[in-house]
Amino acid sequence: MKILVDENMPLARELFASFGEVLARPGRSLTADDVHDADVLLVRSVTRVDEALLAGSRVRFVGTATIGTDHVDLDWLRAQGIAFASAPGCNAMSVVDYVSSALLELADRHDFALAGRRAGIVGLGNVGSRLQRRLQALGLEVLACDPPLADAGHTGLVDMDAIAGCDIVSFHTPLLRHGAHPSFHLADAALLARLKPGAILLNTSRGAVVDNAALLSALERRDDLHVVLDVWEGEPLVDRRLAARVELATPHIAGYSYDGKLRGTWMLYEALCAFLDQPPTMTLASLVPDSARRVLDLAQLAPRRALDLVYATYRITDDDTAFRATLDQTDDIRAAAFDRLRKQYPLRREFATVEIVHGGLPATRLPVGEAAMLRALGFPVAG
Ligand SMILES: NC(=O)C1=CN([C@@H]2O[C@H](COP(=O)(O)OP(=O)(O)OC[C@H]3O[C@@H](n4cnc5c(N)ncnc54)[C@H](O)[C@@H]3O)[C@@H](O)[C@H]2O)C=CC1
Ligand SMILES: O=C(O)C(=O)[C@H](O)COP(=O)(O)O
Repeated sequence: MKILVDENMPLARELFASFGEVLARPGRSLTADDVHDADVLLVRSVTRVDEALLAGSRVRFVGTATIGTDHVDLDWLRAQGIAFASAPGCNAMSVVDYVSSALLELADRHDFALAGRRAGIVGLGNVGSRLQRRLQALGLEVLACDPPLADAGHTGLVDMDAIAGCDIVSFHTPLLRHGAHPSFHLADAALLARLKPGAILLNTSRGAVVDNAALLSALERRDDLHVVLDVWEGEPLVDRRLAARVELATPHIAGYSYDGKLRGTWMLYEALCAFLDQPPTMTLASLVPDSARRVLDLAQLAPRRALDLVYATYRITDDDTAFRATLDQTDDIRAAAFDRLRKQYPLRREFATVEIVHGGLPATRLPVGEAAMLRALGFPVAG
């Protein structure tokens, strides 16, 4: 059996070699020629999977090691009887860590407290619901808008009018161009105009959920919005005028924790095992190498603020700085740099997987304030 995998899928060889020959290729430039004699195709979000790629190929199973599936023509796969698996929730906590880091950075920069602010989450699925719990633990009031969930009878949700009046608005919907509740350009000129002065807008979903041209024109007219963008219309080529006006700009890496990427590959391994009717012979925990271990020693760090804890684990400004350094290059070089930053992404562990010690010893009796701060941020502290 021939298994073609995106080269950015960690531990794919280790996981899939028992099924057959594993070939790794750059996902963005995969062609029908690369794919035609593969039996299994495992991609990430940068490969458009459709009739043009797969017609006439041997592929019987397609997996994407991502949460989003907007790059896959699911109807066509279904019509062809090609099995499909994605990785729902695989990197949700990574996105929550990213948003936490962004908000704490902005609160520090502009000297305001997050506690007591009102956050509006658009899309209360795997990411949104976990983010809701994180923000509530940090003392924010959280409203959520999710019309498909409301249609299904979920109560306590609000509409986009209420979201527009929040201090923080964060998008966590799939990119849907059709259907009862499309999300394409959900943040359009009208919604952007209603954001209050000082509002923080974050998009970590898909670029086209926010109308990028309307956002640029809003930012050219007003300087009282703080914008954090991880996803962009036209990736990998980003509108640099927009990037210049955005406060934190990153190259689609919100979900790039090591844990999230590995979990994505693992979920496809489980799905392929089920498809081939074979029991899994490995465990996820056994795959994490010792070199990926991250320890946070509170005696050395002496954290005074939540930001100290977060930055000891994930510093969003590093991603912002590295991305901005590429923006004055020519279009070709910038687009290549976007993918290079993602391919060579430094190892980042999710807060929940960091080992907390005190003076090198297991941190048992932590000061109450420190323990509460860690817990609110999702670090593994009992209690
Ligand atoms: N920047 C990054 O690295 C990452 C981006 N993502 C993106 O985030 C999206 C959300 O991820 P999950 O929470 O795991 O997906 P999910 O499918 O678990 O949840 C999405 C939620 O959005 C809701 N929704 C759908 N249409 C909506 C609309 N028009 N308005 C409001 N809510 C709507 C759905 O009902 C659902 O509850 C993914 O589809 C993906 O595109 C996900 C992971 C990493
Ligand atoms: O899971 C998703 O959905 C994402 O957005 C991924 O983090 C995107 O990563 P790549 O698939 O583009 O490597």
